Amino acid sequence: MSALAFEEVSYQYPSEDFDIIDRLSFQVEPGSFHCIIGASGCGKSTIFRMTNGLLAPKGGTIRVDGTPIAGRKGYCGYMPQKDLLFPWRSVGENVALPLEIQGGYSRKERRERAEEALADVGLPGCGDKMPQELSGGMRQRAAFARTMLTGSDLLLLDEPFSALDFLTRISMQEWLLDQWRRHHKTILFITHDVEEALFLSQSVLVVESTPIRALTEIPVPASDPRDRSCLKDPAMVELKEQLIALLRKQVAV
Ligand SMILES: Nc1ncnc2c1ncn2[C@@H]1O[C@H](COP(=O)(O)OP(=O)(O)OP(=O)(O)O)[C@@H](O)[C@H]1O
Repeated sequence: MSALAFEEVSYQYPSEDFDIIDRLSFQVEPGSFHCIIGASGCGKSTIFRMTNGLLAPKGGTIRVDGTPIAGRKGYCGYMPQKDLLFPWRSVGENVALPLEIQGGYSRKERRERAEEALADVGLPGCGDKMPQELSGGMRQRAAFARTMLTGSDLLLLDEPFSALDFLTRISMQEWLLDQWRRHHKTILFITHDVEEALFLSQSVLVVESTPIRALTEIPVPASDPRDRSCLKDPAMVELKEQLIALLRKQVAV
């Protein structure tokens, strides 16, 4: 059974006169890691907003673990580009937010679960700090810990590292692959960075045109576990150029 399935899904923004997503179908296998790439404004985040239930499709069905998402809650974790940690709450209170929303956890339990999640992402003992006291990479780890506490097996990560400096970004990529291997989650990750997509993905899902009628799945010829040296393999270098050419073509249209 697929972790996520779009079946003939369409979406039209009320202010627009066309469907930005037009009868789109695709499937994602449980435990897989895919990056979605495509030109700016092509509709990648719209796919996430429908998957997480923020936008209701005009037509078609979205299934998570085989069941339509309509009316469901807590079936996916979503991490936007900006970490959106509330500045007036401690890091621990931010991380524990999904438990607060779900209900049924005492303050002590929430605190303990948040501390465990923070330790798991390499931020032990940071629960009492305020978000402003953390670096950009630490904030993204805290935001990831909060996403993990949703308890969902499907994680939607929308350009989570785009605001980070290059070195922090590549260490966060390695860190994320490690998290994925340890937790066996299904991850969809939007990025504009073709190298990031190749390093992280088992296959890259390319948006070739808008309206989005299909995602072109391109397998990545690198084994797991992998390190950054895989990016120097001739097959990867060639694929990188192919992907850049595909994206350029879209911008030129
Ligand atoms: N609320 C809205 N109302 C009308 N149009 C919208 C709305 N939100 C987004 N759009 C438009 O829909 C298109 C797709 O937006 P979306 O955010 O999904 O693109 P994207 O591929 O994620 O872009 P980027 O890579 O720049 O983040 C864009 O042209 C955008 O201007």
